[in-house]
Amino acid sequence: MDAELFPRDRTEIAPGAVHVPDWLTPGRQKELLEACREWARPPAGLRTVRTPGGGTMTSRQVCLGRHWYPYGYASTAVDGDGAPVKPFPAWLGELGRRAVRDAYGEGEDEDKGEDGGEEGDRGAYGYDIALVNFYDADARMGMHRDSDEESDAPVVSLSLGDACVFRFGNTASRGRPYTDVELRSGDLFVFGGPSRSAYHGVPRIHPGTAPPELGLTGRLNITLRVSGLPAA
Ligand SMILES: O=C(O)CCC(=O)C(=O)O
Ligand SMILES: [Fe+2]
Repeated sequence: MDAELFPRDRTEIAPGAVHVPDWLTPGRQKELLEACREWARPPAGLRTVRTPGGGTMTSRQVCLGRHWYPYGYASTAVDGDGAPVKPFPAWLGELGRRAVRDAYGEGEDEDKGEDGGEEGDRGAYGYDIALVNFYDADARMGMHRDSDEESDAPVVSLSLGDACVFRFGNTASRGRPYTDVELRSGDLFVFGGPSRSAYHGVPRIHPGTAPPELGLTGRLNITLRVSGLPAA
C-alpha cells in the first residue's frame, strides 16, 4: 500500500459527498466485524438478493431495522426466511451521527449533545436502517441510487476488509461524469445534500488487501440510512 508515500486526506468528492480515510480505528473495525458476523446468522441473516428480472446480486446482504428487498422496505425478510428483521442498535445510530458530524466538519460544537440538537442540525439524524453487504473477490454492485428511503438524510457508508473501487457518479445518469475512489478498511464515506441521490456502485474488489490483523477475507460495507417511514 502507498499510504505512507501519499497520505490519504479527507476529500469532498462532490458537493455533500465526503470520503474520510481511516475513520474507524483497527479496534472499532474488529468490533464492527464481530457485530456483522452476529447479524449474518439466521434467522433473517445473510442472504442472496434476487432482482425482479430474475438475476441475483453478487454481494450478499443482511439488514437491520428494516429489511430491504428490490425495491422497498419490509419488517420481515420477505425474500428470505420470512423472519422479523433484526433490530437496529442505538450504538449504531450514534456512530452514524458521529460520522456525519466528522465528515461535514461539525464535530466541534459540543452544545449539540449526544442526542442531537434542533431540527436541521446535521448531526441529529435518527438512523434506523443498516444494510450490510458482503463482497467476495468477484462480487460487485452496479450503478444505482439509494432511493427507497423517504428521508433525504445523508447515507453513511463504512467499509471493512478488502479495498474496493467505489464509483461515485451524478444524479442524472449511471454514466459519466463519475469519480472512482478507493475505499479501504476503516474508511468512511458520507453522501447527502445535493449528492444524496447520486448514482454509485462498486465495479471492483481488490482481493487480498484486507488488513491481516482484522481476520476478514473479502469486503463488508455497512450503510446507515434514515428510513423516514412511520415506526414499523
Ligand atoms: O459497498 C459499497 O460501498 C456500496 C454499497 C451500496 O451502495 C448500497 O448498499 O446501497
Ligand atoms: Fe447504494
